[in-house]
Amino acid sequence: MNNPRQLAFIALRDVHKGAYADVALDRVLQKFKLPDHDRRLMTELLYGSVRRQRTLDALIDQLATKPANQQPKDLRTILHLGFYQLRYQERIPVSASVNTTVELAKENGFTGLTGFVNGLLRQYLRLVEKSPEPLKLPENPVEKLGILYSFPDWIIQVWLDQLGLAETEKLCEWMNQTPTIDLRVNILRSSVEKVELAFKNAGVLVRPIPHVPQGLRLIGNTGPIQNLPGFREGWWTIQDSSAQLVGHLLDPQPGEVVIDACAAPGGKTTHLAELMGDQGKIWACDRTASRLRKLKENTQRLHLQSIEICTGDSRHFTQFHHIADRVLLDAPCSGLGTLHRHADARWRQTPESVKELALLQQELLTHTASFVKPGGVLVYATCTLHPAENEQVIAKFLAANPHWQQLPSLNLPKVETNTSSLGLKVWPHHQDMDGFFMVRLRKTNDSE
Ligand SMILES: C[S@@+](CC[C@H](N)C(=O)[O-])C[C@H]1O[C@@H](n2cnc3c(N)ncnc32)[C@H](O)[C@@H]1O
Repeated sequence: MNNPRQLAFIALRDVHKGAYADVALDRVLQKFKLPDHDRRLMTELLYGSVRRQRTLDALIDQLATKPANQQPKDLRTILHLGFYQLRYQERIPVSASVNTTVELAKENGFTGLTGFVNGLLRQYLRLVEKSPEPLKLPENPVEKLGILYSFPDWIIQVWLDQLGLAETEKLCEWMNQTPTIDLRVNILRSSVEKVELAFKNAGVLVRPIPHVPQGLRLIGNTGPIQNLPGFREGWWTIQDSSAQLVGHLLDPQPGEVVIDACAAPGGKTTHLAELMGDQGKIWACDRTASRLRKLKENTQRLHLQSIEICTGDSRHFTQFHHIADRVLLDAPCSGLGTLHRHADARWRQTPESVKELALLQQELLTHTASFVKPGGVLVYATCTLHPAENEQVIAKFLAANPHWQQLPSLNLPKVETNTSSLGLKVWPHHQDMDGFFMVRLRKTNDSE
């Protein structure tokens, strides 16, 4: 089978049954070999329909006599694909969107409902002719933004509390974009100039990233990453700009002992090793063995020697007491800063999962702080934009540990810290990078 819309339907059906969007996509792509443009179309339809699920359901609620959650499951999935193309894919001709959706209904057991599908999509098109926004939106700003940009209300509320209405709207728009891909050049094997030239010679466009010294951003479509020049030689690795800032904030020095307490798959561990000239010792700890295998692969590809793996729960290690010059705690988090990279993440996290994560983060921070030598430094980082996992974790830690203090954030770019002076928050719609929170703490010399 090679119909990208039918394959998107199969994968989307799996996601609606609970599969992760990237796993569902991989499963289908492994089984059916598609030409490049069909693969891209299928990926766009799948990720887009998952991301825009709430808006697409709102259209069904408004236009059909039965609301979305009372429609047959597969029919609802087919309608999502149809409305997604009509509303968000300007490059696809309207007639193709309507006809292929009707075909999907026919092929998947809804022959008797093709008139209904056709009618619903055309009703939408008639409304668009009358008004650029045919969706009826509630007055309440939380629900309004939630339906318009397809986020759960609780996420909108978390952002509104920090940013206000206009900024939240910009952030929502940003989070619905297709993500960009950044590289970090391995300065031990290559240089930014050399990588730029190799890419240029291969016809691949990249551009430097302000404030991120080893960063390059890929422009346009590049095909499989592993085929790009210098990948096998370990000249560079994929890492978003804001994740690169974390390594610079820790600022590790050659010869030091560093512990990366939540290290896998090693994006930051390998950066630290590169910044240290691969001189010294980095303990890469993580409790997930499968992710540590990826870390090992990355270490080998980048030819780094100073990294040692330690499998287990970083809340329980006793062997590291007061041995580290620097500790990085890149904590597990709700990922609200990287929702654009994971189409289904906004539907998976809940206020309850945030509470559980905040507890885990607090425990990790309290224990890993004991790894740091007196006078040493700890950087706490997350890729979320939820204060309960960021500022509040740090505030509680500092209140309970008077021999720790916050340090200024070196020469990192000017990022938004408009809610609190605790830490640096990268707001994606300002910096055009993943959302991140990071803070540098120092243990005083007179601590035990
Ligand atoms: C944000 S990811 C780390 C990403 C990594 N630093 C990088 O840059 O590639 C968080 C990691 O924490 C690990 N983790 C979660 N709970 C842990 C615990 N209690 N002890 C150690 N690792 C843990 C997860 O397995 C996951 O790999």
